[in-house]
Amino acid sequence: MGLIEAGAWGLGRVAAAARPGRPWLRVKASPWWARVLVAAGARRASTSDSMAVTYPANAPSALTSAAETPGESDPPGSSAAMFELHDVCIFYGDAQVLRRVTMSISRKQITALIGLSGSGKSSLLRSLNRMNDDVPGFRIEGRIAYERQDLYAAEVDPQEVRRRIGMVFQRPNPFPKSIYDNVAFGPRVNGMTGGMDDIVEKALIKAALWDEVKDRLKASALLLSDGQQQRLCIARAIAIEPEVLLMDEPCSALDPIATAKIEDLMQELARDYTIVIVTHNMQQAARVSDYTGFLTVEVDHEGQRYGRLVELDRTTRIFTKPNDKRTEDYITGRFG
Ligand SMILES: Nc1ncnc2c1ncn2[C@@H]1O[C@H](COP(=O)(O)OP(=O)(O)OP(=O)(O)O)[C@@H](O)[C@H]1O
Repeated sequence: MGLIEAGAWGLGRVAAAARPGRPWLRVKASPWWARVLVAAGARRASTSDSMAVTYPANAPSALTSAAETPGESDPPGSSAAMFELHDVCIFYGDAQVLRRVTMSISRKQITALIGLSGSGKSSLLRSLNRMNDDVPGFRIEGRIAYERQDLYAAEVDPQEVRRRIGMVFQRPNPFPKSIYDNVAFGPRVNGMTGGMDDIVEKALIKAALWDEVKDRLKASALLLSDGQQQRLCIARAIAIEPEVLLMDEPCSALDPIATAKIEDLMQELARDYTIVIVTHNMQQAARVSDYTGFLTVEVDHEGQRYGRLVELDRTTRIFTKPNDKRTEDYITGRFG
């Protein structure tokens, strides 16, 4: 059974059968999209000429809704776009590491960037809040518009850009200060007025950490677990009331339980913030994101390797019916 037959059979029925409470789904001939269901969190139970997968209770709802609307594609439209990138190229010295990326990033949605190692995902992410400005040799061509304003225009203040567009890194990096002072740091530096206690409490609540730390706010942040430290870094980022959160593999240093907490948190935060996440974990992209962009590495006639955006589309589409064969090969594990 291939995609077309599966579509005729009804991906909606597949999803309905796979819902928690009716956990068994049997699919003939291991179609690649069934492997995608597995990649997205279902468990493989057999692999002969048929594949049985079970869906865990936290099966991704996004996947279910995609299955209910097979073939639907709804790339981010400019009216909802927070960022619009046009022909963006990134260089370090003479080396061009990313070529001609054109894409939109939707407001209050989670956009995941996945793809081959060295395809420029982190460089692209960091260019969205000018984090690379001070990196020796960094140069950007093309246009990144943020709220329709050229992010790299001469009159734009990079500090203000980084206030409005926050960043959470791969490894939790709290300051060697108290939990309270970590969260209060940004608001103080930015001269935010109002009760600091309220600001700190609000940020910790939003980062789903308040209940765990409210009785020890003056304790060192370094005493927290890795997962708590990462949520503290998220609290620190949102304390200055940004509009966007950029996350560069925020769970790669965390165990599965801490990862699940951050993923839940991301979905909560997406109500208020636009989130862009770089992840190597396709299951994570499938679980948390609304849109997914896939980047690959190409080699030019001089042997120069550079990253390219292959496609960006609804996550459900990317994981069930991508437009480009390279995306399909990547998400089904055929290369990369
Ligand atoms: N500061 C830098 N100076 C020079 N080259 C860099 C710098 N940062 C990244 N690069 C190069 O740019 C290319 C893209 O790197 P980048 O980290 O953006 O890719 P990535 O897709 O995020 O990779 P990975 O998945 O392995 O983390 C790589 O060839 C990398 O070596």
